[in-house]
Amino acid sequence: MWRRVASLSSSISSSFLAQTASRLNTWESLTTGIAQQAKGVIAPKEKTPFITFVLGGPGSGKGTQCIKIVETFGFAHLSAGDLLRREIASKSADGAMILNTIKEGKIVPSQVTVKLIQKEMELSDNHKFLIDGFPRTEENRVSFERIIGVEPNVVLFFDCPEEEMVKRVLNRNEGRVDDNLETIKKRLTVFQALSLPVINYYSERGKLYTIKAIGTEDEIFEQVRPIFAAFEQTVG
Ligand SMILES: Nc1ncnc2c1ncn2[C@@H]1O[C@H](COP(=O)(O)OP(=O)(O)O)[C@@H](O)[C@H]1O
Ligand SMILES: Nc1ccn([C@@H]2O[C@H](COP(=O)(O)OP(=O)(O)O)[C@@H](O)[C@H]2O)c(=O)n1
Ligand SMILES: [Mg+2]
Repeated sequence: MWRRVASLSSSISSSFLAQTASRLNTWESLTTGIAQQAKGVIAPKEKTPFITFVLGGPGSGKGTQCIKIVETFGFAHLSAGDLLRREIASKSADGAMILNTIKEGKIVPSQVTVKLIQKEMELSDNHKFLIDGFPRTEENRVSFERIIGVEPNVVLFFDCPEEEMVKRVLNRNEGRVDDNLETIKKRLTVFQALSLPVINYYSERGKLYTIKAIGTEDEIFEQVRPIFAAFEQTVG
């Protein structure tokens, strides 16, 4: 009995000591870190990025709702479409290809789009990101995970009837080359064929929040608000 107790006590003491030592090390580094931060010696620890993908068909209200989320919860809004349009305007090497792709309502090669998103994330001093209109395809999704190396925390899907999306896009008046009936039809086909499977992917992983995107902008935002309110404590 003694031997068993002795062997138990020796195994308890060695594993207990090991655990205590590692906790002490953690505590020491933490308190040193806090003490040094107080003195302004070391930069505050990098915060883990909190990433929300914002999905939905053309005209479903993604951009409109992103503005409200930014105003209310302080996220950085990265619109994939805006980043691509900025690339066109800058007359970069990819600009002509991107313009033709957008005119056709097709999806730009993921490497191009992901690199633009990555650069914006690196330049941002925010750790909370709304990535609007991305991923639109399985290739988009896989490229983001491979290049940026993280998965989203939340995926929003603004679910809107097609006739409402067409009406909104045709009334958008932003002078966009892809806001015309011919292109919107192509974009809706792309959305059904390539983007809905990505939405289902996140639904199967329990990360999807589907918002009924019909009603006033404020009514729709009242469905969005509680989603982010629930994360406020932990995300900061
Ligand atoms: N709830 C709504 N009801 C009516 N029009 C809307 C609503 N939300 C957005 N819109 C308008 O519809 C158009 C498309 O909205 P937008 O946010 O650009 O959608 P997306 O980014 O999904 O294409 C814009 O002109 C916008 O002002
Ligand atoms: N991930 C993305 C997002 C947009 N795009 C292109 O950019 C166009 C406009 O995207 P957008 O998000 O601004 O369009 P809306 O849904 O806001 O109308 C798309 O129709 C695609 O041609 C892309 O190729 N890949
Ligand atoms: Mg948009």
